[in-house]
Amino acid sequence: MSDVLELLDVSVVRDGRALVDDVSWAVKEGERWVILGPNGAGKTTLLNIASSYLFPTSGTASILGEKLGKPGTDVFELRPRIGMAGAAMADKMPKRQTVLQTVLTAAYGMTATWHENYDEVDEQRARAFLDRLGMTEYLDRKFGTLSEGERKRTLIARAMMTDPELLLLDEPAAGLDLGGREDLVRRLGRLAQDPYAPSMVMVTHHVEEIAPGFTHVLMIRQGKVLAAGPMETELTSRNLSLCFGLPLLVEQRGNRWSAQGLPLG
Ligand SMILES: Nc1ncnc2c1ncn2[C@@H]1O[C@H](COP(=O)(O)OP(=O)(O)OP(=O)(O)O)[C@@H](O)[C@H]1O
Repeated sequence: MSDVLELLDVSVVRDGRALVDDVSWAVKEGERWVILGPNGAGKTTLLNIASSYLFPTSGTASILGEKLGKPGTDVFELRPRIGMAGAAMADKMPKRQTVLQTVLTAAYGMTATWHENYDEVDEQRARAFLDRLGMTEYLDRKFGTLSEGERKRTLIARAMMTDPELLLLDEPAAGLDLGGREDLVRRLGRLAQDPYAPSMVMVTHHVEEIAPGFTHVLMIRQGKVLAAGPMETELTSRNLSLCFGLPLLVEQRGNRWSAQGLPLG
């Protein structure tokens, strides 16, 4: 299996502070990773490197075999190979554009519509992805009128449109109610368990949001890697407690996870 993502001794320094501190981490083809860590730990900064929008201050980052910053690596060729869904993406989407247009524009590497005549094939693909995410009834709705959950599902469909080799999801379940979260977890689970789906990296704050099919976990705290490896061995009460800085009990029931704080002694 080849590396989809390889970070070697990567640091990102801003104003003299390391936001990401000497991180070495590899994602291999077919793996589905969850990044867990408290607020400000550096999760989004790592995703920004993985999406080629941020270059490390030191160390090396290779994405889909291309080393960032190396002569010959063209990030504009790399970016269509990476699907990205997150709040930053939602902010870039024109609010008056329909759901179908929002997904379709991804096929042309842009956020806004530029002509009315998209390829029939692209439109069929956009409809199929939206259908998989339960958005068929919303095709003609304006993006700006969608609820948080509908917006998130639209953006995941959009991220799939370019047939990416790496799919990055930044807190896909944040802000969703219980039903919305469970619906999304089921859909992400279906995607994560699909052998033809791309390698995936999902940032989350909650182990309850980890969908079945996710295989590995990276835990970070203050920019440093605390644990990295298969979920079964690394997603432990000890590691999670160290990561979030208080005693936590993590449990696995079936193929889902939950965590709770231990009572004050
Ligand atoms: N351009 C910047 N200049 C200075 N500090 C920054 C910059 N970008 C991010 N930071 C800081 O870097 C740290 C890590 O930020 P990051 O967004 O990666 O954390 P996160 O783990 O995604 O947090 P959250 O869970 O709150 O979204 C934070 O303390 C943030 O304030």
